[in-house]
Amino acid sequence: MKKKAIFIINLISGTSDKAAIPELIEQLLDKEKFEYEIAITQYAGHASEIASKAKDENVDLVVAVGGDGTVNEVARAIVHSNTALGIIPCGSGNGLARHLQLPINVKKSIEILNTFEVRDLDYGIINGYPFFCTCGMGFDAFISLKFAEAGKRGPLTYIENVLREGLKYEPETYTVMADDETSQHKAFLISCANASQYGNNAYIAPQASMSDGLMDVIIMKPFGLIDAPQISIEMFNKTLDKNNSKIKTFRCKKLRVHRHSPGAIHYDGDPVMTGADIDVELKPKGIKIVVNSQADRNLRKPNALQNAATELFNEINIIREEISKSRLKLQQWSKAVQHKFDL
Ligand SMILES: Nc1ncnc2c1ncn2[C@@H]1O[C@H](COP(=O)(O)OP(=O)(O)OP(=O)(O)O)[C@@H](O)[C@H]1O
Repeated sequence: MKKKAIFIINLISGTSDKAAIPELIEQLLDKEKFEYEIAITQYAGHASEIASKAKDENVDLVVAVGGDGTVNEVARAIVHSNTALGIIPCGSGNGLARHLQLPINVKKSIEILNTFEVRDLDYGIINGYPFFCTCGMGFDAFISLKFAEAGKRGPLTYIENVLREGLKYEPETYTVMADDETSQHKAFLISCANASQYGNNAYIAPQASMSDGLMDVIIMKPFGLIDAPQISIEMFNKTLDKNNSKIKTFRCKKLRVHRHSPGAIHYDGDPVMTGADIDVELKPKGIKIVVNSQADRNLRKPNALQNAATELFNEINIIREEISKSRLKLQQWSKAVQHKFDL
């Protein structure tokens, strides 16, 4: 029996023209395997409604044709069901597609769908909102949106500018309860990653896996102007987790965060206001996704040059810290001398 598929196209996602997509589906989808329909979203939330109906009708495959927002809408409607998610990435950042090493190309994406290689993968929930890529608080919502947009603007300098904006951002104090441990952090952002990146290959959690039953938690401490270039380079070098001076990372299944007052959080880059208490939980193997069977996990690892760059940065940081310690000692010594001689 043929499998039923529905393609949900979000015409306003990303910047590419989507007029040719229905024709490409007709030409390239394996019609021996699938019978299909196409739906065009008319408003925000529509993709979720279409996907939810498809799930109730036991449709085998619902394909999100759009960016991470569209993927989120479709995916949250079909979690814990037999309906699988397919992705034709057409957004700005395409974080989930890039993490899964799906091709950012319509024709090649349809070829992947034809393989119908389905895996049960993890997703997460933050205060009731499902997320598939990342969620977070603090400066994270702003940053994840900006990183998703970065492709059009040349990532490195753009990201550096975004991080510089973060310097105006007032860090908050968070009480973090992970599994059985409680700790306090003054942080610029806290990000919980199911997948490794924000989009556009900006890796907030390079080693995050969607099949380990755990989320990667990244706590970014307040940083100075001088650190912005390093952090932005490390995001693209997949070495942010090796920056031990500004970043704390750990893995857990459940996380509770308390902050002083209500504020914004984001799920897959969509910001929303919520209370002072934030609960994040990982749901292991809760969503079926058509994956790229040729994907190579090693491509998510930094290469020798990228590792060397991080080591160099860390060494420079150590030297910088030593210099500022010596400067402080010198100032203290000079004050003591002035005091002693009553200058
Ligand atoms: N017809 C529509 N009119 C207005 N908004 C829509 C419509 N269809 C879908 N949307 C909304 O558009 C938003 C943006 O889409 P999406 O996130 O897929 O693209 P993007 O922002 O370009 O990509 P990315 O998230 O990868 O950066 C989605 O959150 C979705 O809810």
